[in-house]
Amino acid sequence: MSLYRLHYFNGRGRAEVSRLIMVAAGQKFEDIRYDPKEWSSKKSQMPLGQMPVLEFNGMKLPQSLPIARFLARQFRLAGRDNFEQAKVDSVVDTIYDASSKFTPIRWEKNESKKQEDMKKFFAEDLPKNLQNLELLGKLYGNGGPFFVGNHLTWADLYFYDIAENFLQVDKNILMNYPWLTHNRQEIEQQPNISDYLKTRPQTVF
Ligand SMILES: N[C@@H](CCC(=O)N[C@@H](CS)C(=O)NCC(=O)O)C(=O)O
Repeated sequence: MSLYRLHYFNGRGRAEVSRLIMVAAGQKFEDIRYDPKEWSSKKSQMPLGQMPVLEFNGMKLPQSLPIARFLARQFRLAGRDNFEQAKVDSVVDTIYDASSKFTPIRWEKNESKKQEDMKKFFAEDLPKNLQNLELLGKLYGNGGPFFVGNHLTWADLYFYDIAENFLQVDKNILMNYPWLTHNRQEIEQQPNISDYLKTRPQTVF
């Protein structure tokens, strides 16, 4: 049995950042993907009845961002000192601000409300958030393409993944953000990541 077992649905969703961290680190892991049909019988096996869950050394850890942060620390992708880690966390939380606003809109069942909220999100909330991220990248990136300290951290991987959700709706969304565009291009070329992106399962979320 693998030391790292990641339980989630068959989607990128809240698990993909952890997959990307392990891929970037070259760490083998068990990528366990549940069919929604079997979920009701598995739910009680997860500590909080939700996924993702990371099983590490036989112990189960819930909550997507603590899982990702733990993995990033394991593989030295969390920032090289205490202050770098804080910078990484501030980038991550800024990405999360946008992601947490977007998720309920994405899954809204009332189609006209969805359209209206989506329009507002893309016209007002997201541009502000992307400006903030562009600013943080320039502030902490030491003139390089990574968010913090001129080297890859999980903040880059998190942005790569979350931005994909926005790009699926509007492929030009990063057009006015050259730093963020360059950052994503750099991630696509990372060893291990570039192969993974070509071969990972294509999923609806
Ligand atoms: N705060 C949690 C939220 C987890 C969550 O909402 N998981 C959803 C999938 S994205 C889930 O397990 N849904 C099935 C259920 O609640 O029964 C995290 O970030 O991991």
